[in-house]
Amino acid sequence: MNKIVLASGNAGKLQEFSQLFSSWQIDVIPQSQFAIADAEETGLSFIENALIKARHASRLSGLPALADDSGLAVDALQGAPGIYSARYAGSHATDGDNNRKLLAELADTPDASRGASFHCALAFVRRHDDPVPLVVTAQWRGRILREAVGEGGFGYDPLFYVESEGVASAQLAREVKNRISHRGQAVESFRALWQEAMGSEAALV
Ligand SMILES: O=c1nc[nH]c2c1ncn2[C@H]1C[C@H](O)[C@@H](COP(=O)(O)OP(=O)(O)OP(=O)(O)O)O1
Ligand SMILES: [Mg+2]
Repeated sequence: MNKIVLASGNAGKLQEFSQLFSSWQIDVIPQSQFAIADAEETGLSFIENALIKARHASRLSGLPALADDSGLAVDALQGAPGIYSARYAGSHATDGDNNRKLLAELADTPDASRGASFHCALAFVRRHDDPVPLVVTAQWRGRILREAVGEGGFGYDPLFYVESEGVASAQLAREVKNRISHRGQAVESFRALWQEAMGSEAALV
């Protein structure tokens, strides 16, 4: 079976990926199993950061690697926190710290102006210097609530209202979130690229 490293230290993401890849014929191994520490996310876009993380994990493991860089872009904050979502309330911020900061920043923003999008970029490299990585992006539209609700998910899920389901993302069943989320959609796009690439592997490596 194909073995790939999942270049993430986020337990919430890892749990979602384990479900999203459960039907794939690949063995997806979290980078912690190779004692790989987080890469420094110095890029200016989700795509750049996903590539940095994937190349870092591939270099240190000697295996192909997949990385996810994601975050929340809020309309009323001109796209903030965006690529800085994990560091919004500081470099050691918890999800709770970040959520509290977001609520404070939006305290005076009316409901009609609280639109936001989750973004996800996935980058896959066959080796650390792969010149033709597989890259996909996806977005998920929602609205920022006035208080946290729900126990599921991670990150900003308790503040992200999903119109189509009528609940916060943190209240969605795992399989529902995975079907409609930025990450779930990105994995679906990745599946198509992967199948195409694996069919002509010789031309790509
Ligand atoms: O489905 C999601 N539901 C809620 N929040 C989410 C989601 N997806 C991303 N997020 C938030 C969490 C974190 O504040 C930031 C990701 O930051 P990001 O650098 O990609 O991940 P991370 O530092 O937590 O782990 P790692 O870089 O090791 O993958 O966006
Ligand atoms: Mg990160």
